[in-house]
Amino acid sequence: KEDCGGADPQAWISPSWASRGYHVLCLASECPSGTGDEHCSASGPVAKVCWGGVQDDCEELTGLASVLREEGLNSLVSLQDLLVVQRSVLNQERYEKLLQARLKHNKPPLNFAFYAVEGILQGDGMPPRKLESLQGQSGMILAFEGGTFVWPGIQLGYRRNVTLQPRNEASIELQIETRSLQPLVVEISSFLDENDCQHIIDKALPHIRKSSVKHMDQDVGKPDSNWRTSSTYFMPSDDAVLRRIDDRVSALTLIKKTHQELAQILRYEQGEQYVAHHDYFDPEMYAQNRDIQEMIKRGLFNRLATVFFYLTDVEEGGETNFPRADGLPQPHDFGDCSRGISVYPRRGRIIIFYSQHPSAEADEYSLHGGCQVKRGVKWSANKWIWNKPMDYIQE
Ligand SMILES: O=C(O)CCC(=O)C(=O)O
Ligand SMILES: [Fe+2]
Repeated sequence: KEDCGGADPQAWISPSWASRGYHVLCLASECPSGTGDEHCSASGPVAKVCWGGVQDDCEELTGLASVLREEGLNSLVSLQDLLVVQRSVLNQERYEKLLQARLKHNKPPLNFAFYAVEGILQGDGMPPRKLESLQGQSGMILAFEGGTFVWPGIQLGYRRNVTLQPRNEASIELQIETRSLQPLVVEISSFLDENDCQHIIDKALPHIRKSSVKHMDQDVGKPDSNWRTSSTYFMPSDDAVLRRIDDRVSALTLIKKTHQELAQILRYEQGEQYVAHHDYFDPEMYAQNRDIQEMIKRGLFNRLATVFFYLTDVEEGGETNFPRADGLPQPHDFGDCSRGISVYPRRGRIIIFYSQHPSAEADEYSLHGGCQVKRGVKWSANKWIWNKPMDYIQE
């Protein structure tokens, strides 16, 4: 396979897994010279697109000339329109509502997010860079229908080395390993150090109280312990360590800090658990809940990813289980941890799992739970990330 402007196709194009709403473009810097290729000069340089980011669905993308005539964000709007004409979007209703909202507020009608892959050889390197314009751009470009970056899973066990550059911190190198494609779950074996983990625990300890759950309409009035027996503290990011972790999470997910909720610190003592659930809010399940409807704007916005921190090792149990991983059916017993995949707690480890596809459609396979702690105590934390700014954390 040829490379694309120095980018390694194997790091961005899957051999077999098509993602919903993620596409990979390869844009030549200019028309092939010498041959007087008429087709090329009329339509601009040659580009290829791999729909769904999968190897066996690639084709030439024509009509780029008009795109390249536009400037700034408009060039990205034209590219978006070109893609949408060729393959319609998956999340049509949201897409159109957002376009209308943007036009109404005099904002450019850009829903897709585009990222340039730069200098990634053998899959290593800096994370992709968000594009503000297509001008002078060539090489590999990633397109996300839902407007938010997602680390492509590629295939089970795929390992990607990246160098992050968090704000106010030296760069850090880490490895992102794909644990599941459906839902997309990636693991970073060492993200927080001993001191970070202990700092969070010490700070949360005086405040921690029995966890609550946000009840679906059908469950209003039932005790929280039906689902969840852990203890919780939503911790403000009010010191340098916590702000550094927020910045690091933002550098890792390529999603702004303003889109994060406060870290929710969790303690499970022996015998405690949180049965399988989704982290996103299904608008239909919370139809009567005005606060949630206000947050999700009737389905336009939602929690799109969870960064989950393991702050301690656990002697036995306490794993996070995804019972539907790799397309398994809906379980009957939401406390059953024997199916799908499990990630075991280890101090400093984190996982990112995506509750939405890159199209911003909810992924029902993201069902997961915190399995019963059989021996020891599990400290962990959720960092929920939205596809819109929230009011919790400032830039
Ligand atoms: O404890 C775990 O492993 C998962 C917890 C969880 O899913 C949650 O708090 O939303
Ligand atoms: Fe959860």
